[in-house]
Amino acid sequence: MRFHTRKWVKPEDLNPNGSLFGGQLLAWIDEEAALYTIIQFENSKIVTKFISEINFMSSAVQGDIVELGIDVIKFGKTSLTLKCEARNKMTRETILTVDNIVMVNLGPDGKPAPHGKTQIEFVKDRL
Ligand SMILES: CC(=O)SCCNC(=O)CCNC(=O)[C@H](O)C(C)(C)COP(=O)(O)OP(=O)(O)OC[C@H]1O[C@@H](n2cnc3c(N)ncnc32)[C@H](O)[C@@H]1OP(=O)(O)O
Repeated sequence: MRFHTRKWVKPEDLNPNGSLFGGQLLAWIDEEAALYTIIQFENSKIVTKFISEINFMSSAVQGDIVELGIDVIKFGKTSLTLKCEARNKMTRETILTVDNIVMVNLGPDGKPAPHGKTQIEFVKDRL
């Protein structure tokens, strides 16, 4: 799994108990999955279709650095299935895992469209 993004837990990211708000972490993960998919599909018109069980395993507090990792489970015809982990950058403790996030490629009409991709591509190899 590659950890692409780091987030610094700020006061506005906390819940009333003073730990990282789960909804904030899910928003970060959804954006991470969307960006990953846009880069893979070379198309910015994509949507999140499905997110499987979410396992919150530990918490984070203000000042922690959280890193977000993404891995590809499979390339479908119009979809890409990802898995995700959020962990504490300094301790490597897992904060959350999501086993399946299904992202769908859309055509100009807003309907699912084949993306034509079968494997992970790296932008540097396209240049
Ligand atoms: C990044 C964001 O924040 S996006 C905002 C939040 N997301 C949204 O608003 C999406 C709203 N949903 C939609 O617009 C529609 O449901 C669509 C366009 C995503 C899909 O429409 P559908 O009629 O379900 O499309 P369709 O049945 O062709 O499925 C498309 C792909 O999704 C997969 N899929 C559909 N439903 C599911 C599901 N419940 N679980 C897993 N995969 C699914 C299909 O297997 C298919 O993949 P494949 O072509 O690789 O085999």
